[in-house]
Amino acid sequence: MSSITPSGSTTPSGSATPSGSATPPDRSTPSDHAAEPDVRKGLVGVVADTTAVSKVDADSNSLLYRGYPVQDLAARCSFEEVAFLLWHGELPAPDELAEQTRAERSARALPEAVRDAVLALPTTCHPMDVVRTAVSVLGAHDAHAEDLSPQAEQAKAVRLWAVLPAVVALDQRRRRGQDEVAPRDDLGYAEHFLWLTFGELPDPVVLRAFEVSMVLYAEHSFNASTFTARVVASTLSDLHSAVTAAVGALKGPLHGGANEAVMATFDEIGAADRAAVWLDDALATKRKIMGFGHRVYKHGDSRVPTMKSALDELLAHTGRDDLAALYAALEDAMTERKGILPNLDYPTGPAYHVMGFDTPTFTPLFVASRVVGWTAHVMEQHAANALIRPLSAYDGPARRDVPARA
Ligand SMILES: CC(=O)SCCNC(=O)CCNC(=O)[C@H](O)C(C)(C)COP(=O)(O)OP(=O)(O)OC[C@H]1O[C@@H](n2cnc3c(N)ncnc32)[C@H](O)[C@@H]1OP(=O)(O)O
Ligand SMILES: O=C([O-])CC(=O)C(=O)O
Repeated sequence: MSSITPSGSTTPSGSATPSGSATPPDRSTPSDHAAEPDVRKGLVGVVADTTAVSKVDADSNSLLYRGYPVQDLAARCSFEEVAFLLWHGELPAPDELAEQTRAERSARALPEAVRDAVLALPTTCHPMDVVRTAVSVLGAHDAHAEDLSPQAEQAKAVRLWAVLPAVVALDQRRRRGQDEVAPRDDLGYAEHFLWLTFGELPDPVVLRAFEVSMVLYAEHSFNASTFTARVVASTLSDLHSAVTAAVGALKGPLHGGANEAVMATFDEIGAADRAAVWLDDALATKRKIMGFGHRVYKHGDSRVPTMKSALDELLAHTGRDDLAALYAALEDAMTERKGILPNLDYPTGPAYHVMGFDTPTFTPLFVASRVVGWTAHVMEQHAANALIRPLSAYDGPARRDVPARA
């Protein structure tokens, strides 16, 4: 792992420059260096490896999937086309898309073992626990789980992506006391997801906003959950193990769990005219305001304008002026008080609420999209692997003798 100082120069143990050119790794141990080790808590500013999957550029406030601006992909491509792009590096030709569609639609049904595992879990557990467990059970039942060849990993990625809507929908429906909806093979991924969850075909405005959210959530370089997946993959562990771990990382409210936390915040505030007072109290008690801030973007999240216009359309369509006003009031107050801008979880939270999802189901929706990015990174890691194992600076007691025992 290399590290870059705030000024951009490499440290003695570094091996990469900001432009990405690499020098041979320094295999020396900290004791070989006279200087104090350069500890980067939270790996802030550390360039851990290269990736060709996506580029997050905070300076230009842009996000490219395999070179294509994400807002253009959201405007012109289906989620399935974007998934193909992330996995294979190019947008699909018609026959390639048809083959992926065939594979995805034939893997939509929930295996009996997974249904049993989901239904055995208490409805008091978090839906992300259900998804994490389901991915693990799917791995245990996958005949090719241990096959790390590119062909096997690609096929497993499609199967996993295909079945996740059935897991998420079953879980929300069982909590509501509703029967499971049978899968269909005549609907696109996003429309089918809504069909399985609600048992009816979606309004086109809802479908459009949902598909846009799926495209925007699909990939974001070395975020915490993707990095988790790559760490697991780097031990030459299997794809399902990497994704199971990534689901655990995404669950936390500093990462994917923020989308449901945003809705909890809106519920707590109640109405637009209370937003500023609520925020002052929250900041006075050092609370983190969910859906704001980002480790990489400091001038706004590149994906927010696209999701915000989908949300605006949705709120206008459903007559939710109250939610639109609350959204704007909290954003204005936060920008004025702290200068911290919304991240993607800020518009997706209310969008998923208006679509009819239960708040704890929001982060599992993120999983069904990000599984594409995670698995693209697992395959990239396996194609050019190096065990991910950083160093730590010890700050415990100095060497001492174990006391003599009687
Ligand atoms: C899809 C995604 O995962 S996007 C991220 C979703 N997460 C959230 O929305 C959770 C809320 N946000 C946060 O907790 C943070 O902004 C993070 C974790 C996303 C990024 O954290 P960091 O990179 O460590 O934040 P950063 O170093 O820029 O913080 C600078 C200052 O702003 C404060 N700050 C940053 N975000 C927030 C926030 N949402 N609410 C209040 N204060 C904040 C920090 O506490 C810090 O204050 P300090 O200097 O007084 O200690
Ligand atoms: O990149 C990050 O740290 C978090 C994020 O926005 C994402 O994973 O989509």
